Amino acid sequence: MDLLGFSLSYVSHALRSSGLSMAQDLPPVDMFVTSADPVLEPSILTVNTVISLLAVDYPADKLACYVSDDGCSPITYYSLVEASKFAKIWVPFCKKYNIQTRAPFRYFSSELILTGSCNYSLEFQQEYNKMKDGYEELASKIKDAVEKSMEWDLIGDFAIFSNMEHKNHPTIIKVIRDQNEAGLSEALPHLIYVSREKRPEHPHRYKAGAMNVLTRVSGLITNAPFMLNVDCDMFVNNPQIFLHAMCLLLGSKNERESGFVQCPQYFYDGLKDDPFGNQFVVGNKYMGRGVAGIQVPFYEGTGCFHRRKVIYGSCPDDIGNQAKRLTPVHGDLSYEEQLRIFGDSKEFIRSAAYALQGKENISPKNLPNLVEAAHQVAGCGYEYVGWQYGAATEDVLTGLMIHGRGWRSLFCTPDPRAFLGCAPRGGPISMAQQKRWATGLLEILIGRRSPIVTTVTARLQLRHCLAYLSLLTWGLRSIPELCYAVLPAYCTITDSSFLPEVHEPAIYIYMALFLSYVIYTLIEYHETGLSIRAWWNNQRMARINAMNAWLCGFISVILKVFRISDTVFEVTQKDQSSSNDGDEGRFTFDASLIFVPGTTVLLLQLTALIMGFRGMQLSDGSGLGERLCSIMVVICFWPFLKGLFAKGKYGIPLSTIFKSAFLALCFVLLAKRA
Ligand SMILES: O=c1ccn([C@@H]2O[C@H](COP(=O)(O)OP(=O)(O)O[C@H]3O[C@H](CO)[C@@H](O)[C@H](O)[C@H]3O)[C@@H](O)[C@H]2O)c(=O)[nH]1
Ligand SMILES: [Mn+2]
Repeated sequence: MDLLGFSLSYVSHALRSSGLSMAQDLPPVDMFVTSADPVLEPSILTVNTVISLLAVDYPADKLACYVSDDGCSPITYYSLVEASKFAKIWVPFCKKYNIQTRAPFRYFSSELILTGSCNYSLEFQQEYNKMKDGYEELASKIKDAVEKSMEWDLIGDFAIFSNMEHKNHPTIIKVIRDQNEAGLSEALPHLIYVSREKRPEHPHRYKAGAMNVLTRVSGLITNAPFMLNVDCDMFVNNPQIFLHAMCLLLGSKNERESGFVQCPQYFYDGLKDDPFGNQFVVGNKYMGRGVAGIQVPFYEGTGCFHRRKVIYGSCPDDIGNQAKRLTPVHGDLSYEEQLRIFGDSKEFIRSAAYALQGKENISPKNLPNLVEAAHQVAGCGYEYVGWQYGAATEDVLTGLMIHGRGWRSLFCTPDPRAFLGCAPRGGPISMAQQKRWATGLLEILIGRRSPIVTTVTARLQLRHCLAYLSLLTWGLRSIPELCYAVLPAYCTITDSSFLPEVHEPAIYIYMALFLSYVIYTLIEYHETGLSIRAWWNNQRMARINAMNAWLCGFISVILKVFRISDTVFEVTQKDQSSSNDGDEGRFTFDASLIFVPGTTVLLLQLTALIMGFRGMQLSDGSGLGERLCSIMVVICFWPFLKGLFAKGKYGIPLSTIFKSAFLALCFVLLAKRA
């Protein structure tokens, strides 16, 4: 079936039911892309994401794309300028031939194109070649820019970047493409580059800070009633996604049902059988849809369409007087209240008033003038409404606050998948990401905005609270996991036991529990079409993540509670996944403390196993269960076992091994004394 036709007819139905008459009445959408570091996040990826956004199937005059650059890098700006030139030929090409993959690097890397080329017209082939050359030129320009970054001549348009320290600089806003200036023939959205002000004395609040600046800046410039946000690596994989999202946003009977629409996070070029356990295919299918079933899919930080007024803190219209208790943002605000809530930019207050009514600004727009005013609201002192601070997972916290005000959300899972991004590869990157999540989720759990508090004081329902708790308690699992992993070793070392003996009937209870868990999870993988290997890798990584990354996250939250150190947002490295050294899925290590707990647990099991089999208390079968458990732990930590003997990035550094050996020794001595 023609998907576009289908979506459009569906949309027009949805539109009609919400009082609009034609597809031309589709509401404007502001699109936000955050980037932070041109090294960890190669500009070519950001550029592809931006191009794919500019090329979506949606009226271009309704779209504006804002790119935040926390790296304040002339390379990012330059790449975007070049990308917008390429987009001028790329976007019409995609629309003319209804190309499905609109991120050029994906389109040109797919093997399918132009094989069996007899099906394609000569005209297409010529244009295809032109696009391919155009993209190759763009890619090589960006590559050159990255390579010569040391010797940039920052003149002309780039002069503003000279002498900029990336943690101490004024705001830079640059309109790369202004729709009003270009002729009507060029149907391309606005493209605006924003590098917000940063000062050492002001906390910059990482991604949440960047999102808030984009929200305010776009509020002044385009003020679209809907906003989409994506991470810089998350390109549009389904060009009709905006239409799908609008069906949900405009088509629900009660606006309250669709405070935001979340598309699940999926990744491209995932490694075979998910060796790092971070592709979340099964999680999205079961947990994701389960939570969607109770109307509160979590906000995942990327691939999400928000109503602007929801982000500004408003409540659903139909909750009347209760709204005043839940949020300062309600219908009849006095001027003083407006100043307090939205800051002292008159333009911003005016635009916020429109946004709260769900409208766009109707006054004619003169971008250059607005950009002047936008500098004020991009300043680091201008902090009002928006994404929530105080947790490394600003996304979940922001979503929770929205649900707490009575909004519900929707899950959007079109085929093909809406957005695709990079899943981390390699031990250290993957662990750092997991640690940040565990940290952020625990910060929310113990904070004053925890779901329990929100349920008691606001409009979160008990079942929503439980859904949030199941996510937020991730990091806490590290403690029981660690205890259970150490227990069999402890028992062997001290010649005690925690399991019944093999001939006691009670052992069947344990076996039944274990087997039913294994069978149940296996069925989940089977039904999702994944292999047993993928199942095993995820099981194994769940143990490794819990005992290393989540434990470190737990500890960093404790340190925060005692004000010893604050938590930070470490940017995840994104790579283009073309490094084919044949060992792609192999676990890698670095000297980070994050690997110490796992190595210690492994050394303990090995010690226990050696002691156990030497002592041979096995004669009557006692201690068999414990020893099997130890072996299980060793198998889960197989990548670590290999790491003990491997060299380079595949080996556990000696310093880590020494630290772990010391800890393991202490444990053995203490256990023996007890
Ligand atoms: O100071 C910062 C730090 C990060 N980012 C951006 O935030 C996004 C997410 O960062 P990333 O390092 O890719 O984190 P991930 O672990 O991949 O992200 C997941 O988890 C985050 C919360 O921990 C969410 O914000 C993300 O949307 C979600 O994809 C990226 O676009 C970054 O450029 C900034 O703009 N400023
Ligand atoms: Mn990411």
